Amino acid sequence: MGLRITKTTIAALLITTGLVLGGCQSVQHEPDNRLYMQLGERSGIADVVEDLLYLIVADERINHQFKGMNVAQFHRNLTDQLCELSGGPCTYTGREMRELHADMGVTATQFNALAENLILAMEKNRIPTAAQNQLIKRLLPMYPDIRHL
Ligand code: HEM
Repeated sequence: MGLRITKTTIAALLITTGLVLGGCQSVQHEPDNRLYMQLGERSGIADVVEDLLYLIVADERINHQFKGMNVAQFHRNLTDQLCELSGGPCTYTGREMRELHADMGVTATQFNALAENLILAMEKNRIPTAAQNQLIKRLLPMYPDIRHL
């Protein structure tokens, strides 16, 4: 007895196909790395962090806080952190934010100065404004840890 092509058979086929394709979509679950791509991947982020470092050194509001820091380590760890935060394939291996910024007495003005310098560094590297805002948005939850509130 052959399979008769009825409306029911077609409907069953469509439903099965839909389930299989839908299943694939949910199984794959691509991580959202759009922000990471917009920042120019790890090398683009590394360029931004390098420019941020120059701006920090030139900024009288905050440079005294950074005296004696390990520049290479700071560059690597902040690059990894921003890479991970933007959805890239990096793992931040530095110390925890609250512990790291303890005893610095970071003020609101100083926090804003650093954010401002980060925006300037992104601007210099032609990062689209929407991506700049997205990155700042992902950093803001760290505010209480960095200010030790
Ligand atoms: C969104 C804001 C901030 C983020 C995401 C951030 C992130 C980081 C990271 C990832 C490190 C580790 C680098 C390393 O291992 O050397 C670090 C270290 C440091 N941060 Fe921040 N930071 C922020 C704000 C600030 C502010 C506002 C100040 C002071 C004005 C500051 C001062 C420092 C200093 C001095 C170090 C070096 C600490 C050490 O070497 O012991 N940070 N920060």
